[in-house]
Amino acid sequence: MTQDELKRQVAQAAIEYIEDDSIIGVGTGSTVNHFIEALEAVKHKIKGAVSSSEASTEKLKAMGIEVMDLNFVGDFDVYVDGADEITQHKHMIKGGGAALTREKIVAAVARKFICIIDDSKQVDVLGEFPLPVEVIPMARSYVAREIVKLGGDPVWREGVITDNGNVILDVYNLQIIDPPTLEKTLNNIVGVVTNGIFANRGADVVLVGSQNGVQTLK
Ligand SMILES: O=C(CO)[C@H](O)[C@H](O)COP(=O)(O)O
Repeated sequence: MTQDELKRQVAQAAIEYIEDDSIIGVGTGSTVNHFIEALEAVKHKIKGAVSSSEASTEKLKAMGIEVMDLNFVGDFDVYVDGADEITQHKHMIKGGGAALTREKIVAAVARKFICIIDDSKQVDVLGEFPLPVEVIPMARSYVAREIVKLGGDPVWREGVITDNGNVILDVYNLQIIDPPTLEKTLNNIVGVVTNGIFANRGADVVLVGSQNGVQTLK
């Protein structure tokens, strides 16, 4: 199977977690795009979705799925999203698609975060994938200098503006030994909106697509 077929396979497996009359949190990215397509089979049974990006919102609406305002939804059960890297502790790097802030908000509200990945995303230690940090535009240079002091090499993702009107710094060469602490440290830099370490709220269930089928890590 190709990597894309593995993504499709794991996205299909996540459909099992959707309950009748529920509201579903929907992430962003190529794996989630397969999940959105797979929703076709159950869309008549759900109340609607909350979305983590304009891109996913557009796809959901095109399928006739109502996209709800998180402010009026309250708690909901399940959030399904991909990841760029994930450890055995279910700590992740996310934000390859620049949607990290909305993803972190929707994940915070959901009772269960189901992470859908192909097995290439599993790592022992986070950090080979450059860590995305969403930054208020006027603070870009200041935040970059602060990140250098922490040992990272930030690179501005030029041309990319997030759905929130901000910019992204991709940070190379960070030693992510203690993900929950580094997540907080980076978020404490003035001008940072959020960073792509998802450790203080990691995944609850990880579905891993591989050549041997879908494995479930709880
Ligand atoms: O965090 C994300 C977007 O901001 C995605 O979940 C992450 O980049 C994985 O994407 P893909 O499923 O395309 O590999």
